[in-house]
Amino acid sequence: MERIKLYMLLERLEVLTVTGGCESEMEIQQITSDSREIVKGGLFIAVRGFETDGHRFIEDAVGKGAVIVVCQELPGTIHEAVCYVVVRDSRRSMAQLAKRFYHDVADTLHIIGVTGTNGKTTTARLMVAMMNDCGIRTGYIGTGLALVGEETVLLGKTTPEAEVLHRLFSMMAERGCKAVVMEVSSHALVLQRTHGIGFTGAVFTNLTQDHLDFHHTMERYAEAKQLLMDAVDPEGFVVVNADDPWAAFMVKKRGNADLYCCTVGHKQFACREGMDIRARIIKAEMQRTEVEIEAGGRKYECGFRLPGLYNVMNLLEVFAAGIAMGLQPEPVIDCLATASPVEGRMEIISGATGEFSAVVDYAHTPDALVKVIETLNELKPPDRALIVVFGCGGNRDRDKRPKMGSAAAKGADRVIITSDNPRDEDPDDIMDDIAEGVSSASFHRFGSRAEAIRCGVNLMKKGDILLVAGKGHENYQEVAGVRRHFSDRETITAALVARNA
Ligand SMILES: CC(=O)N[C@H]1[C@@H](OP(=O)(O)OP(=O)(O)OC[C@H]2O[C@@H](n3ccc(=O)[nH]c3=O)[C@H](O)[C@@H]2O)O[C@H](CO)[C@@H](O)[C@@H]1O[C@H](C)C(=O)N[C@@H](C)C(=O)N[C@H](CCC(=O)O)C(=O)O
Ligand SMILES: Nc1ncnc2c1ncn2[C@@H]1O[C@H](COP(=O)(O)OP(=O)(O)OP(=O)(O)O)[C@@H](O)[C@H]1O
Ligand SMILES: N[C@H](CCC[C@H](N)C(=O)O)C(=O)O
Ligand SMILES: [Mg+2]
Repeated sequence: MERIKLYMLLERLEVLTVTGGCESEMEIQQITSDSREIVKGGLFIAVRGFETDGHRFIEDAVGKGAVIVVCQELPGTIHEAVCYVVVRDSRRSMAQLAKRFYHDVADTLHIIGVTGTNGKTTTARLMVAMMNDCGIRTGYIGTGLALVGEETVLLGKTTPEAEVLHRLFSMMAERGCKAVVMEVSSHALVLQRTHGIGFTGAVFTNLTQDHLDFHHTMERYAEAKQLLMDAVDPEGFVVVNADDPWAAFMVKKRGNADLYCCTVGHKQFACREGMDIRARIIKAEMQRTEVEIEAGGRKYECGFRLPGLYNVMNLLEVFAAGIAMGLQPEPVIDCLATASPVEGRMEIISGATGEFSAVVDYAHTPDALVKVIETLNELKPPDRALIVVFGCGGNRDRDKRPKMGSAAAKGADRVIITSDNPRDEDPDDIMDDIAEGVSSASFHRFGSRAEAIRCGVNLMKKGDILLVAGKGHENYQEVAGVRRHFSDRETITAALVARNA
């Protein structure tokens, strides 16, 4: 990639002051906000964070070869050979710099953002599969990973920092992608990781309680999600879950010119004629759902490989985005029929004899747990039991814990509380919070997730279903800041083998 020169980077930045050795023709080798990653000839952006202040690492970055420092306040020590650029907002500047550094490649791609509390990964991955299958070469950025052509890049954050985002866009464009589907988290929107991206489309899945540790109120959480709708190009499109009470709020500033409204139930919000997309289930099975979709005055039958009404909504949103992207309904339906389910979302783990079934799912919010439990209760024989094993993450929204406890107590025949990723919290405190919501119902409790899963497996009678929720695809457990290998799927399989033996 051709290296960008300093003056090109500064052109679009809202600069307050420039100090020191700033040669405008200087080529920049790299930009980063992490001093640990800086290389010689790089640009370091000092960000005031929640944990620490990037300004503390300016000297460290310069020592490692940073030639430009972008900051909100000049450091005490100024090196003559280094160029110091003071800006009002480092996070915003980082997004502007990252986009420019990668030659504004973001402007050449159709970027579709998916936001909402639950269902982003499911919807986005389904959409990527559909678009690739229908002939639009499309990349993906979201929970755990990015798909760049044939390559998989592992990610820490669902929506990475701007520098990583634009680097991924650049790699995708190089590999012939015309479009990108990306999950846009509320954290990313507030922290301006996606600032400056002109989205071709946005999808709003739903809004229910999560992340109130960060946003504090549902209104502020909603305002964060709404920022994605504002970032859609005027000629772009928006798809909303019209059954969600927050749908109208999401599109309040946009009007309904290119707005697609999906509904599987009681619509809270209406669109222009022809843009309403409705579905109902014809046949529901654990690994396949047949639906009838009504769109633009026509009816289509469509099957796909996921269970539950909530997944029908995810499917409809993908269908709507396909239409908005100019695809025909029939090929979209054909592509959706074969798309693979996402790992760790309603993933069935069967024992050797097939008599006992366990399901791994990533439900880590009250609404997700309610929906998954509802779906499993609808699909299992009425005389069989549903056993639920789950915990809640540490250093995250505490208020959701009793609500998840209550969801499990209401819907499951047996409840087993355990640890998720306690992070820096005491696992017992987290389990106490969950237990408050379980109230009088009896439950088991194990600090060890492996033990909890073994208990669940051993409690199962023939035909029962065990749901292990909260960690889905995750292959680690984070305790006291340390990540160790842990997989719900592997633990269940081992427990089923032990039981069958
Ligand atoms: C709120 C949030 O997103 N915080 C993340 C963020 O923190 P921060 O920006 O405040 O940074 P900080 O750790 O205080 O450090 C400040 C600055 O100093 C820099 N630094 C730090 C140390 C050093 O030696 N040198 C150095 O330059 C850092 O790179 C940073 O630029 O950047 C840190 C470093 O990458 C992350 O560890 C931290 O993740 C937190 C702990 C986190 O877990 N965030 C989650 C909640 C998150 O963002 N999740 C959403 C998904 C939610 C969903 O799925 O709905 C996501 O998009 O992934
Ligand atoms: N449309 C939906 N409505 C409610 N719950 C859903 C929906 N889709 C999925 N879920 C539940 O949420 C869980 C997580 O799904 P998914 O990974 O698609 O969501 P996400 O929004 O990407 O989550 P994250 O915030 O962690 O990125 C699923 O395992 C399921 O339990
Ligand atoms: N994106 C979510 C994932 C939660 C997954 C759960 N296993 C946990 O660790 O809390 C978050 O970062 O809050
Ligand atoms: Mg996700």
